[in-house]
Amino acid sequence: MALRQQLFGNQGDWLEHTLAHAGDTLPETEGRLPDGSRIRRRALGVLELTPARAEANANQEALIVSAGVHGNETAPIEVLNGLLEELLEGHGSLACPLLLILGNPAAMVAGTRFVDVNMNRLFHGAHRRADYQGRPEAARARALEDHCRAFARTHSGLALSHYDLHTAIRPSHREKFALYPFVSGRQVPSAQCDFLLEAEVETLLLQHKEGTTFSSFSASELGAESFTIELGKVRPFGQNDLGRFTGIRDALRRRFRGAPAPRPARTLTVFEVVHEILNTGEGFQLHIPDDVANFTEYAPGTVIWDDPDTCYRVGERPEAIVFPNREVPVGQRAGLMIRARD
Ligand SMILES: O=C(O)CCC(=O)N[C@@H](CCC(=O)O)C(=O)O
Ligand SMILES: [Zn+2]
Repeated sequence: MALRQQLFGNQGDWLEHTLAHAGDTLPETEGRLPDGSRIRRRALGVLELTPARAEANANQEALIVSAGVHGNETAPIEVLNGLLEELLEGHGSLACPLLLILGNPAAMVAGTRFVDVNMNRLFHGAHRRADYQGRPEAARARALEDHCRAFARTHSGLALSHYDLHTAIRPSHREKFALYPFVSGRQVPSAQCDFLLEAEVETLLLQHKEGTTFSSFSASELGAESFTIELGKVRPFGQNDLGRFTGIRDALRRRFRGAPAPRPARTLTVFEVVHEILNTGEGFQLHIPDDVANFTEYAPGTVIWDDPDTCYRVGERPEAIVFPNREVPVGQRAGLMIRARD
């Protein structure tokens, strides 16, 4: 049976197949790429690729690349699907093991950030909370964690990186930026900074505490060098200007093929996350205009949010806001406050 037929049935590619079978439980299946690499469909929207020759892995690494954890963030989905198409067509040879993930098929079909609960707040144990039991996105988060754990175990001798690709709801003074999950005692490796620059991501936010995002899971539980990478603006499928996403496309293509990294021509601008704004419930007020762009700066002493019991003011140095969102449920993130690193 032809490889595409084996993997995608009557659908033309991975993305179409994932959309067509959202909600279905599918048997595992596998085949061989033109370069002899093995490709296994572990689950709907989860593909594991293993190079034909282990010695081709010059960088001695394994990569997890995810997109579509939020279903309306379609550009990274289209980029990842395009990179897979290149491998399926025999363009270039795979050098390193890959786990490719389309995170939330049901939300991708709906064209929404999520269907029931924000899946990117369900990782790193959150999906085990009592109030999330029986919720499809919690079950999907648990399943994705299991696939990532198995992949990390299989390739425990390789350096593991995880790039969780997103796009942002709002405009941003810095279009492309990455978030580096907090893990006590570690620093971001310079090679990872160079990769971000290669992908045209020139801004890095260092998280200040562990979280429940996909990248926080892979960093904390798998020891991966993980990043959430924000690559532009939310757009419906087919309405993305993919010319704005060639940086991440070309950088991932190079990593997939095991080619040497280019010398970076720029340096990263680094911010520290200093405060996570949570919706505290009754009386919570976020004093940020609805149309404010990410990285809008606020002067020392500015009140950012308050509720009947407390308030948050900008400290002694200017801070900027990222991901402001007053619509989140009580207890969830309504924004991040960041400060330029010294
Ligand atoms: O634009 C927004 O408000 C959110 C964009 C988005 O989905 N960002 C991620 C960031 C994850 C992280 O903090 O690493 C999210 O909110 O899940
Ligand atoms: Zn997102």
